[in-house]
Amino acid sequence: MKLQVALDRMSREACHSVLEETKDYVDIIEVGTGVIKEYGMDIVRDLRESYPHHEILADMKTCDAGKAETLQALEAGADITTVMAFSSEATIKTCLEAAHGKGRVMIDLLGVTERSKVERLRSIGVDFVSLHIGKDQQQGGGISAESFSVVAETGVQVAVAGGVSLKTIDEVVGEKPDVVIVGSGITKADDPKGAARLFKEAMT
Ligand SMILES: O=C(CO)[C@H](O)[C@H](O)COP(=O)(O)O
Repeated sequence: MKLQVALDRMSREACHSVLEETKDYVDIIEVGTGVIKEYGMDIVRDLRESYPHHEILADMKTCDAGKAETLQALEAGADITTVMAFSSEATIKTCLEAAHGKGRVMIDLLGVTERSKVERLRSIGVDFVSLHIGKDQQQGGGISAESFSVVAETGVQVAVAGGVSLKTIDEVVGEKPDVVIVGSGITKADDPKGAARLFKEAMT
């Protein structure tokens, strides 16, 4: 089980500062969508150079122009790029083809509530998804054990994102996801290093 730190709504300097503190506990560095919108692929190249031994995920949230955006992320140094589940199947297939031999595509299940959708994604070649409760939906609570029913027995690798905290990490880990994504639980903590260590310990 891997720990992915999500760098969202942060300056370049803050991204580096958090990573310097947490790099020993983090497996995957997520360059958040807002950070990409602020700095473009330059921040992906920058973090690739600074952290050559970590996996890097560019949270592109692609929903169209799949080939161009997938290649943009992977050629900048990302190992994984994200595509929205609500995209057309043409877009998703194009992203998978573009990534073949170069990196991986994670399908973001934001808004998906039916397991049949995940089964359909699996049938067109998707093997990696993220169960995601968005920032604006988290007033109703973040990821919990119940969220996992959407991916049960679908055979896909699963990442989970959305308000994972030190209060909920044991419940989340109990569902055995492949990747736990933590944003504000680390980046907004008083002690990001200590928080990352506690998340990692809960996962191992
Ligand atoms: O993809 C994201 C937002 O679109 C975030 O990376 C994800 O939700 C994790 O952040 P947090 O733990 O703060 O909810």
